[in-house]
Amino acid sequence: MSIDLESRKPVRPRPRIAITLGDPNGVGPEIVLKCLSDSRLMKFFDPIIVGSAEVLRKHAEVLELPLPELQVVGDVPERITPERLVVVDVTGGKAPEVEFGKITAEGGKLAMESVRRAVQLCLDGKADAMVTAPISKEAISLAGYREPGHTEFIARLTGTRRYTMMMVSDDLRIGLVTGHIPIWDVPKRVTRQAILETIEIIHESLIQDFGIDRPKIAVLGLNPHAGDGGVLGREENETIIPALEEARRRGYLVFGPFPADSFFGIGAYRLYDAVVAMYHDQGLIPFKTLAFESGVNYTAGLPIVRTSPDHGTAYNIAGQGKASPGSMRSAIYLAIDIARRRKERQQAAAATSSSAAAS
Ligand SMILES: NC(=O)C1=CN([C@@H]2O[C@H](COP(=O)(O)OP(=O)(O)OC[C@H]3O[C@@H](n4cnc5c(N)ncnc54)[C@H](O)[C@@H]3O)[C@@H](O)[C@H]2O)C=CC1
Ligand SMILES: NCC(=O)COP(=O)(O)O
Repeated sequence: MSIDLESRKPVRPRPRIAITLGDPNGVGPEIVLKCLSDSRLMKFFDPIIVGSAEVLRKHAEVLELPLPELQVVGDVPERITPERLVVVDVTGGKAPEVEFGKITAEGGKLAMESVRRAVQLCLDGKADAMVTAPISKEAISLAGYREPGHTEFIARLTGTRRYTMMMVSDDLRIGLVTGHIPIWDVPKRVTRQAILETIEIIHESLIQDFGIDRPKIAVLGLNPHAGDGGVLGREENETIIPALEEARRRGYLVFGPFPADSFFGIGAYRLYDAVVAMYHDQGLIPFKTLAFESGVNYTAGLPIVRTSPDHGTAYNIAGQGKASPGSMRSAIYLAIDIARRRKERQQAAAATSSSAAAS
């Protein structure tokens, strides 16, 4: 292994991806096991499973899925070999019983402590990115966590104030001005500042993480028909249009606000590098309709790389072997791509600054 002279961090031939198993009673461990047995995918990275070896074994046994030989560790080893699957066990030997389809505080705690550990591995440079299998918002709330989901939890753990949930598929990237909040709370959180910040985060991410030079961003309205000139709501005229004018003054290529229904109806999303939606379901309903089995949930704005499948714990099919690994597979591919792109950008910037210093 060589050393990157600028960052002093080891340059690994294959990225190390920390993968959390999610809620032990949902489909998380199943979709992870299915991905691990996909030889095309496994060529591109070294997995570090974070969670519980016992839970992984139980899912493999019940679902009759292949389980590689496990190397259960407290910390990530220097060398990872394809012969043994590294599992960073966070249970201290006390894994909860797997109860398929059941919402439990123990399941929520294991899921969140796995996320905490994976974040630390990324911050310490022991993993290059993390991919999170689904958690249950009810289970984590039962376990006493105050954040509604991964996005907010990881933002807190990494000290990130500016971030957004961005859903990513081949045809559509869509980021949210507001996230996991009740619908009645949306209008007062759709402020000029929040819209501008979301545009900035998405713009930065499109350049840094997706390699798009001059990204074009479409912004949706909040009200039906984007307010119809103020007849169907005032937020467009009072908040969204002024925010877009300010964004244009700052040099962003932003368009809109578009009425959300026809924007998707005529496929206009294909003309832009990303779309900004005002609230969760405005963005996620079209997204999941277009790409449920291949879509990825990406957290833009973090100092680390985190992706996740676009679906949840699917308790209704847990333990039955029916879960599609498609979205999890896309989440792993995207994490690999973004981690590599960020590293290449860092190396290019370091090379430029050292040649400038030398001249
Ligand atoms: N990344 C994450 O951690 C996410 C977590 N959630 C959480 O998951 C829990 C359950 O959420 P729901 O709204 O019920 O959505 P869900 O995505 O778990 O399930 C919705 C429907 O899709 C099906 N489905 C989901 N994933 C599938 C797969 N891989 N293969 C085949 N069918 C699949 C389920 O069987 C169900 O019929 C909630 O607590 C929610 O907040 C939801 C989305 C993402
Ligand atoms: N709708 C996306 C979702 O619920 C997943 O949220 P997060 O756990 O990734 O924050």
